[in-house]
This record gives sequence, structure tokens and C-alpha cells, in this order.
Amino acid sequence: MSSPLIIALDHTSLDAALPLVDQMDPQRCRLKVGKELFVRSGPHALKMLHQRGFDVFLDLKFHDIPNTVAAAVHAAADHGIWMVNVHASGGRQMMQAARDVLVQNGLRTHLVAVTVLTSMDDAALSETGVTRTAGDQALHLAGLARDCGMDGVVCSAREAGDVAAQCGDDFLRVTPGIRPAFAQRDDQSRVMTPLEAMQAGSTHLVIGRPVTRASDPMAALVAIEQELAALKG
Ligand SMILES: O=c1ccn([C@@H]2O[C@H](COP(=O)(O)O)[C@@H](O)[C@H]2O)c(=O)[nH]1
Repeated sequence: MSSPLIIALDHTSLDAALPLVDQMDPQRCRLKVGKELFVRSGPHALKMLHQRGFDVFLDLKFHDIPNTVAAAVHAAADHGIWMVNVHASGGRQMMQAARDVLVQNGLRTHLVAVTVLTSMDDAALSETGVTRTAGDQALHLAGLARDCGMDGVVCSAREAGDVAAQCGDDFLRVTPGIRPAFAQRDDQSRVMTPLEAMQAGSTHLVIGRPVTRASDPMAALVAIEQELAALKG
């Protein structure tokens, strides 16, 4: 089984990320490129990570009208990335347009939909006019995402088991908001430890600051791997 770990490279630039990347091994983790790194370093960053053998999740969370999102997903997938995402709250037509453009162009990039950001709790969601709990809204959007042909969702690990039960085991559960016991919660609300998250039904764990901001990032990564080793025993 390949590693479930996706390390979020929330660095200011490719130059800032490479010293850490060059200590990592594509067999041990995938890498996530988000808004800051992509806006500063662009497709060149994807190329450099691909040259080093990494699968890359381009986490730009597209959310716009269907035509615009489909074009952006197409452009992203043309870079050979492993995974790309859209916001499920963009709705059915938007998600279907994103899926269709990949299928029509024979592009095999995984397409997943963000449900409810892991930084949001029930109160924060309620302020946006959504009266369901964050967990219920995530489950609702996961069902819509599955109906639209998404390969999976981004949700919190707290919802991963219910998403698997509703959408099937093959439907990916990519879960940020992962906080090992040694790490701070930061701005995340719906959190779980790496082991709890896997036991709860996550297929992939997105981990940023607990590794990248650690005083010894590689030691933090090893500690997470050791925690997950309990799953094999
Ligand atoms: O709901 C979401 C969707 C995406 N993210 C992204 O994951 C990482 C998490 O980083 P940490 O430092 O481990 O908190 C970050 O890049 C987010 O943009 C998320 O956290 N929640």
C-alpha cells in the first residue's frame, strides 16, 4: 500500500520549500502545492517536484462558474498532477463540467471536492447561512460530489467514516486538520491525530505545519510514520 501521507508545502516559494523536499522520499509521501506556493512559483514548482519523482496534489480549490472551473481543471491536469480539487459548494453543474473535461481529454488526474473547510466549526458554518452541522453538511456535499462523478472529497477525518459508508470505500477521503499529539491546533477546528484519522476511515492525510514548522521537520515526519506503524501491526 502506498503512503497515505500528503505533506502540504505551504512555503513562501519553491526556493524555500526545496531544502525540505530534498530530504523527502516519494515513496514516503506525496506533496501538496497550495495557493501561496503556486502563486509565487507557478507551474515551475510542479515541474521541479515531478522531476524529483513526487505525486503532486495541486490544492487551488477552484470555485467559479462551470466553464471557468472546467478550463482551470483542464489547465491544471495538463501539468501532469496527481490530484486537483474544486469546492463542492460550487454545485452540480460546476463539478460535472470539471469531471467532463478530464474524461473528454483522457486526463487521469484525481478530481476531489472540498466539502466544509476543516478550519470551520458549526458556528462558523452557521454564519454563512448553512444551518446543518459541519459534519452533516460535509456528508451532504460528499453525496452530491459522488453523484457528480468526483473521485472523492476533502473533509475532516471526523466525517471520513460516514463518507465511506455513504459513498463507498473507493471514494477518496482526503483529510486535512491532522494534528499529532505534539503539534498545535493552529487555525484548524475539526482535527484528529494521524492514527485516529486512519482508524476513522481517511484514505489520505494532509499534514502541513506539524511537519513544515517543526524544529526538525524530518523527525516530525518520522514520528508520524511511527504512529501509523500501529496500523500494520
Ligand atoms: O478543509 C481544508 C482544505 C484544505 N486544507 C489545506 O490543508 C493544509 C493543512 O495544513 P496544516 O498546516 O496541517 O493545517 C493547508 O494547506 C490547507 O490549505 C485544510 O487545512 N482544510
